[in-house]
Amino acid sequence: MARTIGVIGIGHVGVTTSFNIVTKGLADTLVMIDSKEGWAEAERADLKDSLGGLSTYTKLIANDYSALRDADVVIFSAGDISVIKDGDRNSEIKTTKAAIDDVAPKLAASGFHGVLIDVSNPCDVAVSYWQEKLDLGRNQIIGTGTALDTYRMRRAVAEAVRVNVADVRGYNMGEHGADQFTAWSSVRVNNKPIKDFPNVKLDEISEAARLGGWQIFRAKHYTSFGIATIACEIALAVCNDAHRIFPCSAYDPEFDIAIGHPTTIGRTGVIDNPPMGLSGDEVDAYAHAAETIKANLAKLHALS
Ligand SMILES: NC(=O)c1ccc[n+]([C@@H]2O[C@H](COP(=O)([O-])OP(=O)(O)OC[C@H]3O[C@@H](n4cnc5c(N)ncnc54)[C@H](O)[C@@H]3O)[C@@H](O)[C@H]2O)c1
Repeated sequence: MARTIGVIGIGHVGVTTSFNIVTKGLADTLVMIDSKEGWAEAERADLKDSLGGLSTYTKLIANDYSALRDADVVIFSAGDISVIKDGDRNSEIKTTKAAIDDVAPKLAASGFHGVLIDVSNPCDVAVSYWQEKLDLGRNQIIGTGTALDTYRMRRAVAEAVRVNVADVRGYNMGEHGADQFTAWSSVRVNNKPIKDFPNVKLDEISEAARLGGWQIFRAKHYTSFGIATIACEIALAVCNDAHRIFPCSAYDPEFDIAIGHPTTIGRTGVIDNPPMGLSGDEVDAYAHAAETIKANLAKLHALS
């Protein structure tokens, strides 16, 4: 069956995600939407110029919400990165809320019934807000959550123990923000628990994962490659019904909030939440992150 993926918000993240989708042949149709006049059309035209060099074909549509009716996935990366303050993803609350308020009714009117992947920050707060705004199952509305933080942690571990990043497993969890943590109880290198590598400085690696994005941000004023890669991987897991585990931001009934934790992703979004066997400290860190996200969601609600 033909696959359709939508990307809403064709800024740094949205255009990199779109490029990834087209050059990897992840979708038969890509719908690109942006509120800036002429922008999505221009990026579509630019992307079309790459088709001649590809062995796959992607039909490209710009600024047509009706084309999202039967989309498998919509990736939401709208907002305004220029308002973000160094170190604080919550500084985007107002602009991201405005973008969701604008897009949600249009997406609902399109008849979209697939899986929504929120990238925009503050990611966990945005996922909970989307769940209030759209009449879709909570399983169908997820965020990239701590998936990018997990990539960063795995890369730092791989560099510390000199293995390929693919051979490092494990998760960062909690808030996609300052209240994230590495669940060291889950981290394994070539199937050996990380505690069997006494020379690895876990605190330094946790900090590298937490702050890695900001180091990039200080020079570029945005980040795009890591997040576009993970957004596409999650989208593909939905399209393929892959039942792959990602630490997405998804609804956790125990805390009644969307928060980053390992989720099994398939055709309908979150299929289940695999149990983690966290240590006592990790359980406490997760609960603390849930409280932080709740407080930030309350700040978003206070804006209306
Ligand atoms: N979750 C993560 O790990 C992660 C990583 C990187 C960036 N981000 C977030 O992704 C978001 C996008 O980042 P960016 O650098 O691409 O930002 P950007 O400012 O470059 O792009 C945002 C785009 O959204 C568009 N837009 C705004 N309101 C819209 C609306 N109502 N409808 C349609 N389009 C709209 C803008 O015109 C703009 O082109 C930000 O919130 C950023 O913090 C998240």
